[in-house]
Amino acid sequence: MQPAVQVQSPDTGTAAGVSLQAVDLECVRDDRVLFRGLNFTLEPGQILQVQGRNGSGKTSLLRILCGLSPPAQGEVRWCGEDIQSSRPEYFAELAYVGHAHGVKGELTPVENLNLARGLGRASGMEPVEALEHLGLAGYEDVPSRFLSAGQRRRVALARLLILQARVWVLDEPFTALDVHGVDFIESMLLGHKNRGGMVMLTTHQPLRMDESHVTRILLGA
Ligand SMILES: Nc1ncnc2c1ncn2[C@@H]1O[C@H](COP(=O)(O)OP(=O)(O)OP(=O)(O)O)[C@@H](O)[C@H]1O
Repeated sequence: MQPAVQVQSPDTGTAAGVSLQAVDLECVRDDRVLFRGLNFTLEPGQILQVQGRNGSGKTSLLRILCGLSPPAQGEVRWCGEDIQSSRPEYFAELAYVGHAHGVKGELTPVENLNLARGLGRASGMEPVEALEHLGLAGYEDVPSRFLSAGQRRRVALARLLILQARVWVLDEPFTALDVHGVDFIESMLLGHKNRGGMVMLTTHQPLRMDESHVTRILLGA
């Protein structure tokens, strides 16, 4: 795995007014209120970690923030506008790596990344180069179902390098990664933050980066 990489900076113009806002969010599952009255703002240059016990609603919150499921109450705002009415602008800025990570087993890593690139805004980095950064040189053309769990996770995370997205939403990104993988992804997160990117993540693993880089939200307290 290579040292930290430079990816193209997010370019939504100036950072002024750029924010992802959760406004009075409520999430209900099977008649259980997971959270209610949740408010926070994610701004450029911020890493926000959602914490909470199993079942507290972390994944549910990330899915709401990505517009994949609706909140019971409240809204998500991108640059001050409800994402329901600013979907194209918001989705162009969003890279989501979910729990199930969305790597198609029948496609090779390069094909998976080309597919992702076709759906988002390309950063200029080629899939082969991104895979090399993620320690997958030599695996570019292997059907992804033959890769190990950690290698498939790396393919999913390589999407962050080939897309020019300001907002990274990552659900348990370190699952199945070895210690070098964790260090590399943490360095990617810090690099993104330092270039004015925005990161929202869940992880049950303690982050190794300095506390001062991370803002935390606790669900189910
Ligand atoms: N689509 C759904 N329909 C019904 N219940 C759901 C649905 N999605 C999630 N749940 C329930 O909501 C609760 C919260 O799930 P969620 O995956 O958001 O938790 P989490 O905090 O991410 O948990 P973990 O730490 O285990 O990953 C769980 O009890 C789950 O069973």
